[in-house]
Amino acid sequence: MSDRVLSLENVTMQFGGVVAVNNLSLEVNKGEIVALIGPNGAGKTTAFNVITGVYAPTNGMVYFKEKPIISNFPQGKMKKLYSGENMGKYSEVIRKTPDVITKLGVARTFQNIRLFKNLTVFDNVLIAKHMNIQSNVFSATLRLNRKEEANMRKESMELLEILGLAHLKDEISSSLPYGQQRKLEIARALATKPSLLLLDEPAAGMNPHETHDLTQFIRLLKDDFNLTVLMIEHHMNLVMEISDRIYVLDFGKLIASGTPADIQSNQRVIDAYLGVADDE
Ligand SMILES: Nc1ncnc2c1ncn2[C@@H]1O[C@H](COP(=O)(O)OP(=O)(O)OP(=O)(O)O)[C@@H](O)[C@H]1O
Repeated sequence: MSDRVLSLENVTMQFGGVVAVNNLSLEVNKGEIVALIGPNGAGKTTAFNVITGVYAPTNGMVYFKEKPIISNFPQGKMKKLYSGENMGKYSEVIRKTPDVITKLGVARTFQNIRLFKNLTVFDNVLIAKHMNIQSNVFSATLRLNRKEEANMRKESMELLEILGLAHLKDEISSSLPYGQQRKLEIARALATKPSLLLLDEPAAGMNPHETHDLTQFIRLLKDDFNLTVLMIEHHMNLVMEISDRIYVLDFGKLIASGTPADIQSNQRVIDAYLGVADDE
């Protein structure tokens, strides 16, 4: 069996006349840490939204562990409006919803931290566990038995211990320092037991010290939880240090891909992005 965890094939996402992602193909293999970088507005978050089923792409396919989870082609008004490539190449519609995609093993964090601000650290993780089983008929009808509930509480606590957040379990999440809130968001993503973790700017707003900690943290997580990671990030020190491979987007289009060394010496990437990257 191949080690391919995620592939995007000719994915285009057009909002009206704006082509946010333009014919993007990429792959992520088991155990890799892959970064998706590029200037503001290059289409990175839109690509995450397509992978996680938030947006149906206008054209193209997405595979998770070699099985198609998303497929679409220009239809209705978009038939006329479509200005991307590969018109006519796809004819199938497959739309797994975000909850189904999470259940298959894809979890994500967001650019703007999304926590239940008024709940404790522990409850934030526990709820993520509950949410993951919501589409199960038994739990949906509140027949989650005590043993299952106890097990979820135990797993939530274990997760907090591994992530070094156990001592904060009773704190209200909004009272945590920023870096800890980011960790908690990752804990919530891990609560759904993913095999692929998508991180959208995990170091946003962090100082250099916190960013350095995060680098170690992501590595540790990857090993401890047997994860594959696809990460959007603007902090180039983190990206270059941690990534096995990097994809670079500019105006929705892939302009380069390769190892950190390849990317750092790629003139097109330097011109479009690295030369102006804000590496706080
Ligand atoms: N829902 C939407 N409707 C219309 N246009 C959108 C929508 N979402 C994104 N866009 C547009 O698509 C383009 C890509 O945006 P996107 O947020 O994916 O970029 P990004 O690379 O993640 O940027 P950043 O680094 O600033 O987060 C932008 O021009 C944006 O305005």
